[in-house]
Amino acid sequence: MGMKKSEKGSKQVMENKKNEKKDVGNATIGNDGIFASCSFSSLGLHPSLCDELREKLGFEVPTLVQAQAIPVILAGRHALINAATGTGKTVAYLAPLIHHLQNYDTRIQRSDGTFALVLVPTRELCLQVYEILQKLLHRFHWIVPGYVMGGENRSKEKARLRKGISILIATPGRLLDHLKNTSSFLYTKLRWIIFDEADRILELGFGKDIQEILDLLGSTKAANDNEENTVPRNSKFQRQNLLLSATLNDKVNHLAKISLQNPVMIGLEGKTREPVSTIESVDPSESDEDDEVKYSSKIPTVGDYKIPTQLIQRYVKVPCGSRLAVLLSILKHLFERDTSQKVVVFFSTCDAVDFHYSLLSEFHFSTDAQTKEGVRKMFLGCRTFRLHGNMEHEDRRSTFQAFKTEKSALLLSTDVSARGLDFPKVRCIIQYDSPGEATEYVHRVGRTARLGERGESLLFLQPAEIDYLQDLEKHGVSLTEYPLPKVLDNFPLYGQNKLVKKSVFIDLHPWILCLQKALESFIISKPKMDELARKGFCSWVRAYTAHRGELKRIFMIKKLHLGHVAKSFALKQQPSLVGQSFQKQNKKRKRFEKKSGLSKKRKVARVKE
Ligand SMILES: Nc1ncnc2c1ncn2[C@@H]1O[C@H](COP(=O)(O)OP(=O)(O)OP(=O)(O)O)[C@@H](O)[C@H]1O
Repeated sequence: MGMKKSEKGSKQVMENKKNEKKDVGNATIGNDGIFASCSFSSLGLHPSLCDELREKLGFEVPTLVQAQAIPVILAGRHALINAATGTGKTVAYLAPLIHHLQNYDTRIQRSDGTFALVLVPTRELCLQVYEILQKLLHRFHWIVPGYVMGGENRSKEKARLRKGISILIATPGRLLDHLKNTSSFLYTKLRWIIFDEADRILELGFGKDIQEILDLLGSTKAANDNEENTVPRNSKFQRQNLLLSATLNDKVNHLAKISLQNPVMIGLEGKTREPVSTIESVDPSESDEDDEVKYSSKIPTVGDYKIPTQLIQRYVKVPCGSRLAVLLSILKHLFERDTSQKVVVFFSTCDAVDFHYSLLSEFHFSTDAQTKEGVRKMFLGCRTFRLHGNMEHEDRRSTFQAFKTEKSALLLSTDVSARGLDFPKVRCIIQYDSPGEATEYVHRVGRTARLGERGESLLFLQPAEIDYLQDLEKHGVSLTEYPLPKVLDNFPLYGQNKLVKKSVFIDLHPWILCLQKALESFIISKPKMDELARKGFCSWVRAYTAHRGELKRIFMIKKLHLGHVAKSFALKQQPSLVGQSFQKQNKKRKRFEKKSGLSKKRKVARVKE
């Protein structure tokens, strides 16, 4: 069967890895620790499924996390799986489910209802998992994949659930909705519940929903102990729950405690502390000696994060007022250096994404002073996309698909793209607005350097925020400085050339001064852009005040010069109206939160799901 280009690509990466191997314990792994030396069939997977993995996805051998997780899941154990971004966690849980479902003595039917539930934090991840599942089920047409998620038509979803979906991918809010309101949704034979990006689901404020979902499904430890459990259970449909993420936190520990029984921990070597009573130790009689060495059943502590070793991580220190000009300069440099590449830039708010998207789609500029307006070139020549939670559902969907297939493009996004999304060939991640929690940093940079490919990341920090680097260091993440002056010096200087003395201050660099002036004139000349800039400014400041705990000490609103923030939206001045509306909105938000008992995070989550 013919193989798609991307599949050939992944085959190539795999070939490269296979050539550099070393022995670790009883497993042989590549130097980068990504691929295992065994085959999929040696892990116990059905030969047809192994063929499907090879033919439909181009996977010849398992990754290390797949080699560790698949036998454990096949054996029916609950598991908590922690592995770096882009190491193949999705197939690690999908393959064993399919293996079991196709192996039942009597073929499963649609009328049996749902056997497996995969919970994911965002719509895009929902679609991505569904697409992989569809490919893997090509030969097993009697196993029906499906999804339910925020933004989709409820009645159509109800109809699909009525017909029967064997493996269902869902975002938590919509799933809960169907559990409560779709009487034809049959889940009496439910056997697996999988939380992909478990920590994110909880961080987004879905903790209560998850608790309710587990209660309704009768899948908490308490429910299991309860004889009057409403969900029929028998040995054939024994529950098996799985939690997966590249980063773990205390909330995941709590979820693990309430939902996992006697779990196997994968990828948590050296990250454990003493077990608490609610998580049982692995029963030595059930696991062989090697298992006990490889896996631990103790609760993980939040330690060093796993970052792809080949990822080049840098930071750039930029004064607030020059941020925009520096961002544009770096993007120009990246796309001129390599015309065929993909870059993702992360922003803190939807309004900031909209402003920068419109700006980059329309801004023309020339370094030649003589050039007439009419012949000025687009500042950036690449295709630009945007993705955030306030976009129309269909736009979100088409952007996600389009950016996946583009060879050279720029994506401007909020954290809605930070988790789990697998955009092929992304070479660079720019965190223009700080990620806040270190976990978010890890997931954002994880959109590049996937599965051993090369990648670089760049974190923007203002001089007053530089302590954030220490925060990252605490988690074993260290960054080097980006050579910004060198990059800026390479731009031609607006008709002044070598006569201009180079400045040591970024904000006084002639290229930056010239670009900033052009940006400000552009915004002033376009009322629509001016409005977007004001909105962007306002919500950016609001987001800056939302940093919590320790981070409040680093990202201090009091240290911000709002006039400089306005400059970073190419506004010449901070209009007084902006300040007033900001305060009004802030008060309104606080009143609303107090009344409804909602946290900021939960509100954001509702938009993002
Ligand atoms: N065995 C394999 N051989 C070749 N490619 C693979 C294999 N397993 C996974 N991949 C590819 O690796 C990439 C990353 O996989 P996946 O998205 O499952 O990673 P992940 O660990 O879930 O990442 P994240 O933590 O960001 O969600 C995908 O492009 C996938 O197609």
